[in-house]
Amino acid sequence: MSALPVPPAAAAGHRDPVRPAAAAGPRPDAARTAGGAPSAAGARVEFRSLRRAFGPTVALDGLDLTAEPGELLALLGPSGCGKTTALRVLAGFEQPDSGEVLVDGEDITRVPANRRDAGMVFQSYSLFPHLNARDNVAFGLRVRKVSAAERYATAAELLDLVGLPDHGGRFPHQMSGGQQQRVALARALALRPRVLLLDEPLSALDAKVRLSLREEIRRLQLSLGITTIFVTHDQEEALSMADRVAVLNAGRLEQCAPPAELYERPATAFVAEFVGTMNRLPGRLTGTGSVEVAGRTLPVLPADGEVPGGSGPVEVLIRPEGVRVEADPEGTATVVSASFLGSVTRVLLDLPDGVAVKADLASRDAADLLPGVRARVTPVPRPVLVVPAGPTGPAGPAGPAGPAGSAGPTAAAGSAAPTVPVTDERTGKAATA
Ligand SMILES: Nc1ncnc2c1ncn2[C@@H]1O[C@H](COP(=O)(O)OP(=O)(O)OP(=O)(O)O)[C@@H](O)[C@H]1O
Repeated sequence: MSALPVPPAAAAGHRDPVRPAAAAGPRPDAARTAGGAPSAAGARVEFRSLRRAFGPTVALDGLDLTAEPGELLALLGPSGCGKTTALRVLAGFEQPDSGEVLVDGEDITRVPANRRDAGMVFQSYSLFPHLNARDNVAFGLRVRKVSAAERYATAAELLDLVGLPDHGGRFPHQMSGGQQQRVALARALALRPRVLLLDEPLSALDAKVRLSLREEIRRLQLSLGITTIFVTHDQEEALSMADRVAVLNAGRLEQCAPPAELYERPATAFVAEFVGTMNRLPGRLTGTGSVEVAGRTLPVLPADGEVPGGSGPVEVLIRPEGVRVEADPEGTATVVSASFLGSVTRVLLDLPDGVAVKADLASRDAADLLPGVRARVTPVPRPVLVVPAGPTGPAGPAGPAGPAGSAGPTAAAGSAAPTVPVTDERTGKAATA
């Protein structure tokens, strides 16, 4: 199996490692470099029928998924659904039991991690503690024997790009978590990887820093046009950043779609309930394609490719914004609480038979809905998903997470220069050929 080509910039004196962030759109050199090698930007990544089990635990159960060139693809799903394992298989830290990983059509399943040409940023900052920011960023270039002048020029450019032009001389312990993650990002980009892999890179940061880094990562990713795979369990993060979101469940793909489509047209009940908030209201099928719920008959959307027929009881999935509420002394619902959220107020109501429902209303329409008030609840006339009556929602944690923790990267004994050592963040060990 051939190794991936060395990034052309490193091989060819490393000119123009990155364009300024302001220069959005594809790189001018995106297709070919002077040497004819494929460029860093815009690789297509394919997972084909990937399976990986750890003893009895099946982490990946036939995963099929493609990241299109230049897109930011988020892997989203409950704890234990296989997100990190998929990323680790792509990085080369984990071998699948079967299936393949392709980058631009080339099967890299057996290519060692340190020859995969992927830049990685992990949850923990993983910087070399004994190197300052500049040397951390320049580390891979030094291994590839890029001249000191070139690598420091690159490091300066990248530190500028991630908003830390004056931090080159600082050591990791002299920087905040957010600053360290920016340096980690600059380091991941220094070798012009074909793919950028981000494993929960923001989850250790406080909310405000997380929000600003979210935007910065996205801006940077768009400006470089680099295919990026982003693992997160935070759906807001996934929906706000990604071109497409792949929802995984028990090692399989449930749906991969742009954020709005995932929210508006979930393909499965699992996706419908995992992404966003969902009510379950009791209903009854009235023949193929329609359901009666809260006094209304609504069309039923296909789930898992099928529209349920028959006339049995079901549960109807309706989003909070799909519920209308009006104060009505004759109504069967009772307001439990109303939370003002700005333009929207979330109202919780009790329906007969212990059914609870959440409704998001324009705040101006919710003024009368005080706790204890009787109300009438009706669904907005829109197609809905139904599930069999009973608990069939998204699975909870599928088991304990794998061994956590990470030491800072350690230099690996690369088999042959100029491969750059990569460190398996989960084990803290250097990945070797
Ligand atoms: N090295 C390992 N040894 C044993 N089991 C493992 C190992 N790595 C992962 N697993 C198991 O495989 C399953 C998938 O793990 P993975 O880390 O991919 O999930 P995840 O979706 O990333 O979860 P989280 O969001 O909690 O990080 C889990 O049940 C996990 O415990």
